[in-house]
Amino acid sequence: MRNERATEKPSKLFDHKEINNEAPKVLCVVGVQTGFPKAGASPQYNYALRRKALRSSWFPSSRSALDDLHKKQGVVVRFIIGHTSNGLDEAALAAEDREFGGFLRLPIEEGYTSLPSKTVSFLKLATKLFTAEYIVKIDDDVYLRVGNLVLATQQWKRLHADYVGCMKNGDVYSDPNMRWFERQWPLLGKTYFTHAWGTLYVLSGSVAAHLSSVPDGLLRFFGNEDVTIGAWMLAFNVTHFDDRRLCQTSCTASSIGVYDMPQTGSPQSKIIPSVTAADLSPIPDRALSAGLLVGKWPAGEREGVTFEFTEAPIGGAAIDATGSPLPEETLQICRDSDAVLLAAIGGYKWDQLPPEQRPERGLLNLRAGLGTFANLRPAVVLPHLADASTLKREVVEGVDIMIVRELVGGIYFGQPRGFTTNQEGERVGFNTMIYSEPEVERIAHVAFQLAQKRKGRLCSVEKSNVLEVSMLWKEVITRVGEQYPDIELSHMYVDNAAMQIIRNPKSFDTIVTGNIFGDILSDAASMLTGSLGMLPSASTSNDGPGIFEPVHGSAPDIAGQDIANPLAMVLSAAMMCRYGLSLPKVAEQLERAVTAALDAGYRTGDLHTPGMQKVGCSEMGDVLVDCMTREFASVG
Ligand SMILES: NC(=O)c1ccc[n+]([C@@H]2O[C@H](COP(=O)([O-])OP(=O)(O)OC[C@H]3O[C@@H](n4cnc5c(N)ncnc54)[C@H](O)[C@@H]3O)[C@@H](O)[C@H]2O)c1
Ligand SMILES: CC(C)[C@H](C(=O)O)[C@@H](O)C(=O)O
Repeated sequence: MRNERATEKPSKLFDHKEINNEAPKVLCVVGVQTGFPKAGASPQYNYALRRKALRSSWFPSSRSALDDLHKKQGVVVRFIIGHTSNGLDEAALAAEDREFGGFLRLPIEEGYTSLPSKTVSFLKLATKLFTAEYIVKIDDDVYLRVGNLVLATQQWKRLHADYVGCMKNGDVYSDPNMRWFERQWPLLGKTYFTHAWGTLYVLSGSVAAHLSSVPDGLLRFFGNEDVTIGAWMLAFNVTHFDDRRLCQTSCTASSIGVYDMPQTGSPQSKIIPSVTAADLSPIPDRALSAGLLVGKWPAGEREGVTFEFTEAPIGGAAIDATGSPLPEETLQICRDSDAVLLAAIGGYKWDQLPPEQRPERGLLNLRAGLGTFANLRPAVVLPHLADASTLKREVVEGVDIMIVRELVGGIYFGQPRGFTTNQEGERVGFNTMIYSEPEVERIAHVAFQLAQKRKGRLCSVEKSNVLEVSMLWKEVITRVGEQYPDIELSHMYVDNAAMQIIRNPKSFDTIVTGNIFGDILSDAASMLTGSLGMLPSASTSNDGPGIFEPVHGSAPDIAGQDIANPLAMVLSAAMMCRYGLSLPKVAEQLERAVTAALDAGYRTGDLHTPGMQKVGCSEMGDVLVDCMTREFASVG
């Protein structure tokens, strides 16, 4: 970090006294750039989804949280947005505002106002409403660490910095076909003057007030917002401060803004796009954010890998945005990715929809669409959590079970299914539980081969005392077992397995079972580990990307309380690295970060035991990031 440019005297144009002293005093006003839906925009440019993602990470997600931040830290955070003539979009925004708050409505028409003009409008309104020491403008893909921002303001004040950002001197493009084409290129050289990166920059309140007071038409506008602001800052003769903490690509102890900076060339040898999807419930979104942070974890860089996340909607979020629980575009993005990291779908809001339109159908169609037939659900009791289970320590200590669940067949997908009326005129619902020999064979091979890497014991769970489908299942598993003489194979009825898993879980090593039995048994097994919030999963196919998701759902009963356990999400990201991306070292580092957070005594409410430090979901996320940072430092 260095002072790019310092002035000894205030300029004539800029006078620090020009500030509205009547408005309430605050430390910072943070304006997050947002907008109205654009027809045909791809999901990653869906502003509503981005706001949702921010609210589930650093942006306060309720009016009371916004007020708290204002009162306790003097930081006012708002999404900045103008108006639109589209009544539906206005109504949707008003509803969002009623639910969450956090908007600063600018007196401009979105879509017809250039970005630099929008920024001027923001500065004018912010300086009218508040006497701020600093005004921050950021884009909606930045992870802002407000605590570090507050700390940094002290340093900026000492330095009398009026213009803070990651300073750069980008190329001036004279070719109209280039994205950053500069119409006024004849006035400029080959590179621009020094200006701050537009994604996140800071102006002192006084310079912002001054800027706001300049009559329209006096200042020159360039094509790009950051260049325009930079030109004005040069004209005002203020102190520039190049603060690299505002543009970091991974979270470190001191970072203020974390985001991916566009690159022209990459030193990395491999790019891994992966897809994340989340439902509207804020809890898994927060957990997902932890997963996303994990994706930005520099361990990947050490392995020569850049994680590139594309967000695509599924489930309720997709229903609300497109009417479909799995839009074709989402499926295509998933197919084109190396792995899919998924949060949870579902919620009360969509429970009354017909089966084909429910969020769950989106998830099932994604699994079927990617052919991820082998679902691995490990239930491992970490030594720290032996007392967190509702079962006795001696029962659960040392449990390490791998449930291999067949995921794209069985009763979930069997035909016929539906509702009808029987001869008595009564309504009936029906499904078909069906497995073909090849379907059982392929999952059997996965399970036997996994058992070979574990303790060599495989238990096949079915209901062959009653169901024909299970009789076939048992027959095929036994036949495939002949190819694996080193594996000790046993068979168990599912009702007995449900009991044994609670009575004597250590008797199990690897379990192979069908779709519905695996669903139920894995939820039961989660309680051995202390919480459903501890169970990750990996769903793989023979080719193509796998899906990595926590076993738990969207936990609507605790939505919005910031108490969910994000560890299953982070452990799912670890499974993604191990099974989906062949990055075992990164997987180990993520797992060690989870262990370190538990070692340090942090527990979300679901795992809390006396003597431990109870934290919320967000705080656990922050702890994990710190642990990862330390983990990385110790490895490096
Ligand atoms: N893979 C998935 O996306 C998935 C899995 C299961 C359920 N669902 C959906 O989620 C919705 C709710 O279903 P549900 O309530 O039966 O299951 P759920 O897994 O969402 O919740 C079950 C219980 O566990 C708790 N819980 C879940 N995750 C937790 C976490 N991370 N930390 C702390 N507690 C946690 C919940 O509060 C709830 O009491 C439904 O719409 C369902 O279809 C989705
Ligand atoms: C949400 C639902 C479709 C899903 C399933 O039954 O497979 C869930 O319970 C799970 O375990 O992932």
